[in-house]
Amino acid sequence: MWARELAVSAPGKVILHGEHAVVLGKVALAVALDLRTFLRLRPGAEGRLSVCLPGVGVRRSWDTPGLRALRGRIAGKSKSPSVEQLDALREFAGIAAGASAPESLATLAFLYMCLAISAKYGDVPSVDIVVWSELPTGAGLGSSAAYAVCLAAALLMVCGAISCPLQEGESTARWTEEELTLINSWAFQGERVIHGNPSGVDNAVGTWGGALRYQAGKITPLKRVPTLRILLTNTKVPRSTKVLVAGVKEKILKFPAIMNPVLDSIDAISQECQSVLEAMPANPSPEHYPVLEEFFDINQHHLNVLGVGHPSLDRLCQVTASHSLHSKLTGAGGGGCGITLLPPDTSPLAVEAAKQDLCACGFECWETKIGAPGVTLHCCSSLSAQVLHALARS
Ligand SMILES: Nc1ncnc2c1ncn2[C@@H]1O[C@H](COP(=O)(O)OP(=O)(O)O)[C@@H](O)[C@H]1O
Ligand SMILES: C[C@@](O)(CCOP(=O)(O)O)CC(=O)O
Ligand SMILES: [Mg+2]
Repeated sequence: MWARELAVSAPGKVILHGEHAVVLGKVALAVALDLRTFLRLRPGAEGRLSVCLPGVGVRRSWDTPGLRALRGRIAGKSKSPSVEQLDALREFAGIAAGASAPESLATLAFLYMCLAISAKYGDVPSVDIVVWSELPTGAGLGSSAAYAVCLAAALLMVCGAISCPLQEGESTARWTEEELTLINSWAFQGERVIHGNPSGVDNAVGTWGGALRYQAGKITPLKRVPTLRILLTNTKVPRSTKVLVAGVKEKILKFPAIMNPVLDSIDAISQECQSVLEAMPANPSPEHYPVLEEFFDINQHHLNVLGVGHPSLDRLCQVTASHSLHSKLTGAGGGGCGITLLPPDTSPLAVEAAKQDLCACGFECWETKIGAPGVTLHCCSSLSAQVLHALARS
């Protein structure tokens, strides 16, 4: 029986280059963001599992004998969610077939991870789980992966598959490399429920943090990443990663000879960008930037060719270009967020003017720090008042 009250957090991410192409085995460069998802874990009433997800309006509770029986019915050998298993979970949770609303996908991912992890490592736990996030949902910043990483870490810990590394008196702790590898592999299964066909880059960043190169499951931390100033803009146009990834697949199947060279070119941009970043000094001077800016421009055109652009993102690029700044979409596109590079010689006035023009379009924008730590275990009392308040209200 789980007896401690703890919290787990995981960061969102920004993909610098390689979104979509990475699903097809190309290279992506991604960095962890200083916006996180927090999961609070508490002992629950005996025989009940409860989950509260304020970001998507979910509050559900099940009795554990019922979940145990369901788990027995859908037991499978493979770690990946099958169509039959997901259909059975939908029926159990009263989710219509084909429902892709945020609350449906979040509930389905929760149930799948809970039953699959407990089937392999322990019993269905009697716990209370609340997940709250600083990240906008469905905006390209990897909220789905941060959610899946937090769930994987908490459920694996409750079931005894990984340790609880937080000693009495400590405020934060991290897991070993081996444990992080297990967390990442289960978070990937959660992403599968939400995305359909994820590449795994988002959950890798959520798990390890920092800055990394990702290709076909291979995760390589970047050797040296200079301090990059990045402006993040949320167009607030909603979109679903699952739908956009499926659209790209369709286009490639329809026009392989036209689309494959685009994917190869995106791959080359990621690789060139990695070389440039690793050769830059820690505090780069303005002359290092023109090439990074050109990579942004070229990749933004490529992403439009793949069909994941949006008029709101065109607008974002035009507005920043009018201030001599270069932008591209980040994540799945189709709306959501864009990133703008801020070279060190950009005047504060120019940044302020660009922000004002972006806000006048109805967008939200903020400067961000990149390279945040990966999944972390916290003593609840060490969380900020804002996070504690958000978790307590739920
Ligand atoms: N804080 C959260 N609580 C519950 N579910 C979440 C949360 N954040 C994200 N999700 C799930 O992830 C989905 C969004 O994932 P996705 O379309 O991949 O966008 P992104 O990962 O870019 O934010 C939501 O529909 C929801 O199911
Ligand atoms: C489009 C893609 O490359 C990134 C999706 O990121 P997000 O869910 O939009 O944050 C898909 C993937 O890598 O699984
Ligand atoms: Mg996602």
